[in-house]
Order: sequence, then C-alpha cells, then structure tokens
Amino acid sequence: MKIAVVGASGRMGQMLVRQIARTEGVSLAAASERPGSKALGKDAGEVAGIEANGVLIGDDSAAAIAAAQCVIDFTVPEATVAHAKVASDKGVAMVIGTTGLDPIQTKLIHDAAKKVPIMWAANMALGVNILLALVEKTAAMLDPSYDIEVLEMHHRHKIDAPSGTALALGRAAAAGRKVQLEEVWRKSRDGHTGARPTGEIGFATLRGGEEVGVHTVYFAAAGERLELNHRSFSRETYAAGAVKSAKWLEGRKPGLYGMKDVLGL
Ligand SMILES: NC(=O)C1=CN([C@@H]2O[C@H](COP(=O)(O)OP(=O)(O)OC[C@H]3O[C@@H](n4cnc5c(N)ncnc54)[C@H](O)[C@@H]3O)[C@@H](O)[C@H]2O)C=CC1
Ligand SMILES: O=C(O)C1=N[C@H](C(=O)O)C[C@H](O)C1
Repeated sequence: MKIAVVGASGRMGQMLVRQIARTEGVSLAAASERPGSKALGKDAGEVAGIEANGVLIGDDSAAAIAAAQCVIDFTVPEATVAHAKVASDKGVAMVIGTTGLDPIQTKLIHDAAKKVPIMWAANMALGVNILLALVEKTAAMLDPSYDIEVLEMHHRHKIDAPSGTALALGRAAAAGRKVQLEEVWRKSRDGHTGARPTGEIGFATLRGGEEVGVHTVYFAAAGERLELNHRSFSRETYAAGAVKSAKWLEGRKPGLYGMKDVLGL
C-alpha cells in the first residue's frame, strides 16, 4: 500500500516515516509540509533520522495525497480539514490523528467520510484504547457519588487543551453513565467556582518538558478513590497504530471508523 505522510517533519510525521520504513506491505509514496517549512526539499528519510529513501518533502499536499492510496495526517486542524477534502475528492483513504478540531471542522471530517474510508482517533496507542473501555465500564458500575476527574500532562509544545484523549476519556465516562459529556463537563476551573456539583466530569491540564502523554481518570468518593492511568513513553505506539490503521482501511467502504474498529475491541 502506498502511503502519503502530510506534516512529515513534525514530531509524529517523523515517527510515521520511520514506522512505514519498517512495516511490511507499505511504502512511502510522498511526503509534504506546510509552505515555508525548513524541511522542504529535504529527503523524508533523512529528516526522520533514518537512511535516505528518495522521497523529497514538498509543499503540495494535494499532489502528495493524489500519489497515494492512503494519507496519514497528524498536523493541525485547518490543514487536516483541507487534506480530508482533497482525499475525499481523489478517492484516497485517510488516517487522522490530529486533535483540537472544533464542531464545524469535525462536521467537515464527517462529510469527507461519506466518500472515502477515514479512521480518526485521538489516540492510537493500544493501551489507551483499552483504558477507554475500562473507563466506560467503571463509570457504569459506580454511582454518581463517585466524582469523575480527568487529568492529563503533555510536553510544552502541545497547542490544544484538554488533550483529545482526555476528552475521549471523558466521553467514555459519560457513556458509562448514560449522559452527554457536553451537559456535564467542566473543562477547567479558576476563581470562585463554588462546590463541585454531583455528576460533573472535570478536566485538568498540565504542560511541561517533553512528557509524551499521561492520562489519569479519577473516581473519587468520600471513603475511597479509584485511579486508572496510562503513560506513553514513546510516540512509536501512536505511529504503529496509525500504520496498522492505514493497512486496515484497504478495501473498506466509505465511513468514519475508530481504533475500536481497527483493534476489534
Ligand atoms: N492520535 C494520536 O495518537 C496522536 C495525535 N497527536 C496529534 O497530532 C497532531 C500533531 O502533533 P505533533 O506531531 O506533536 O505536532 P508537530 O507540530 O510536531 O507536527 C505537525 C506538523 O504539521 C505540519 N503542518 C502544519 N500545517 C501543514 C500543512 N498545511 N500541510 C502540511 N503540513 C502541515 C507542521 O509544519 C508540523 O511539522 C496534534 O494535533 C496532536 O495532538 C499526536 C500524537 C498522537
Ligand atoms: O499532542 C500530543 O503529543 C498528543 N496528542 C494526542 C491528544 O491530544 O490526546 C494524543 C497523545 O496524548 C499525544
């Protein structure tokens, strides 16, 4: 399968180029970056710290997508939406890891998935996807006297908050309680907040250093506290999930899929 990587010199872009190089049955067809990027014109393999592969990083993402059977996109929301439109027009499957999309951008991804198969997940690590299932189950087993709080920490470069994974964990907890997340969430707290309402699902965000990603879901009651935690030590797990998803999409019908589908959870 021929894969295009957009955002090829980013933290995840480089990981993806390395993961494609060591995965059987896939090859890097094209690589792109935003106009003005220092990586333009460089060999994608060398930028990723492996041997040269002859694929030069260009600034024409549409041409890169058209040269592939699947595009993998871990970039920024505005770019991802534009890439999804190109992929749907050209009949190219897509794997999306980008987080922080607003409701209008999210709707545009749903529109694109009417024409091509798209796998979109806030976190492609196996452990996080197991955690999502555990959180939903735990929330269903505990009554609302257990206060649910989601804490996440990421590297200082991250531009969206709470993380996409934290929001997905909140959504899993809300599903376990059979409520809509948007009706019970408290995405941050500051100042004179008043006492915590029963049933709220709270979020707290830490940023610092080079932390790859930590997520903890707390179920706190008067006499006990249950914590479910995941920590990523390397972005390799995300890249492995993304390339596995690209292979899984081959021959699929148009539609929006998640890691649950890819992993059969
Ligand atoms: N779903 C998952 O498993 C994971 C998701 N992410 C998400 O992936 C996204 C990227 O994360 P990082 O790699 O850490 O960020 P990054 O900033 O290192 O990389 C993003 C890259 O996209 C490029 N880019 C921006 N606009 C572009 C355009 N129009 N065309 C082509 N390239 C463009 C940037 O120049 C940059 O190199 C974030 O939203 C992050 O939250 C990150 C890790 C795992
Ligand atoms: O930006 C990151 O680094 C990550 N982003 C994703 C998110 O927002 O949840 C996934 C992972 O936590 C790393």
